[in-house]
Amino acid sequence: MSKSHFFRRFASGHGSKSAGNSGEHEASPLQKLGWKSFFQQQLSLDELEKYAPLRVTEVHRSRLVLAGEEGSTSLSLTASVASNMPTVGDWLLVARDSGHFVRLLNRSSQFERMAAGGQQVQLIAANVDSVFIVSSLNDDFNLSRIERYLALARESGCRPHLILSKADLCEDHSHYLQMLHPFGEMPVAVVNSLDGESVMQLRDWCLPGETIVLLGSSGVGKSTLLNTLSGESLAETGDTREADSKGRHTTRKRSLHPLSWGALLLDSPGMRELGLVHVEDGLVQTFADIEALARECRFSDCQHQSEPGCTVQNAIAEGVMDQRRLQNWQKLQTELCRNGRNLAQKRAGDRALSQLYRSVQNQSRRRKYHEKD
Ligand SMILES: Nc1nc2c(ncn2[C@@H]2O[C@H](COP(=O)(O)OP(=O)(O)OP(=O)(O)O)[C@@H](O)[C@H]2O)c(=O)[nH]1
Ligand SMILES: [Zn+2]
Repeated sequence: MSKSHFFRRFASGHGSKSAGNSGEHEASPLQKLGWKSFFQQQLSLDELEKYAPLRVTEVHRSRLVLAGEEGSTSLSLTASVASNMPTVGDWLLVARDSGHFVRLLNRSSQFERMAAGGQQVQLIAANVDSVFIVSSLNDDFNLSRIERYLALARESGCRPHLILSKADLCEDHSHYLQMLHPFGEMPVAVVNSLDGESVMQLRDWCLPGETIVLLGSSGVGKSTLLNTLSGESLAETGDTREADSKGRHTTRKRSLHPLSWGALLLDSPGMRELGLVHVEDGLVQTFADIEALARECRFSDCQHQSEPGCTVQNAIAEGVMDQRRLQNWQKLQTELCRNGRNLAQKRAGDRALSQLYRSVQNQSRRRKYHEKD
C-alpha cells in the first residue's frame, strides 16, 4: 500500500485526541479514520489478525479508494465487491496477505435516496455521525428543502446541524433565523465559508473520529466550507449563477476528507433531486408538531383540509402553524408512498422476469433432453 496524502494527514498526528478514562490519549490511525467499537465488535480476534479494516474514501466506476492503518490503497470493483454496494464511509475487511476482499461490515448508519428516474435506491453515504445541512442566505434558502434533508438525517439517527452560509452577502440574518422556529433545538450557525475565523464556530461540531456529511444544493458552498475547515484546497469550488443563486454542480463525486481537528468530512455533489425513500420515522420526527396536532383531529382519517374539528387547520387559523409546513408534510408523505410503491412494483417485476427466465431455461433443457432420446 502506498502512503498517500490521505494517510499522511493522519499519520502526522495533528491534534486529534480521544478521551480515555485516565486522561487523554492519542487516537490510533484507525480511530482517526472513524473506527469505533461498533465495528470492532463485528470481528473475532483471529479475524483482526488476518484481515485489515479499510474505510471507503471514494467510489469510482471500476474501483474503490480505501484508507487504513497502513495507508491508502485501491480495490477493484469486482462482482463480489460490487454486490455489497459499497459506498463512501463504509468499512470493509481485506485479507492482509492477499489483499482480497473479505466482507463489508454492518453500517452504523446509512443515507440513501431515490435515484433520478424513481426506479432504484442510491446509497449516498454510510457510517455517518452528524449531518451539516448547508443552505445559503439568499434565494436558495428554502425551508421545505431543509425539512427534506432533516427527514433524511433524522431517519439515519445522525445529529443534524444547520449551517447558513454566505452570511457576508446577506444584510438581515435575523429574518432567516426567525423562520427556523419550527425546527426547535437544532444547532444553527451563520457563517461566511470563505472566512477561516467565521467557520471556527463549527469546530465544536467536528468531534475527533466522527464522520460528518455535508448536504445542500449545488452552489451553497459545501466545497468552500470543506476547504476552509481543512485549511487546504481539497475540493474544487465553482461560481453560482447570479440570476438565481444556483450552483453549477462543481463537485462530481463523493469523497471523505480528514480535518485537522480529527473529524472526517464527506463532501457530496449538490443533488438536483433528493428523492426520499424509507424515511418514515425521520418524517414523523421532523414534523412531530403536526403529527401531535393531527392525532387530536375529530376524524381519524382527517385530511386536514376543511373538516370540522381539524386541529391542524385550527392551528393554522390561529397563526401557530404554517400552511407551507402542512403542505410540505403532505407532499413528502405522498412522495414516500409513491417511491415505496414504485420500488415494490419494480421488485415484483424483477421477480416475475427471473421466474419467466428460469421457466424458459427449463423448457429449453427439457427440449434438449427429449431431442437426445
Ligand atoms: N461570499 C461568499 N461566497 C461563498 C460562500 N460560500 C461559498 N461561496 C462561493 O459560492 C460559490 C459556490 O461554492 P461551492 O463551494 O463550489 O458550492 P458547492 O455547494 O460545493 O456546489 P456543488 O459542488 O455544485 O454542489 C463559489 O464561488 C464560492 O466561492 C460564502 O460564505 N460567502
Ligand atoms: Zn385534521
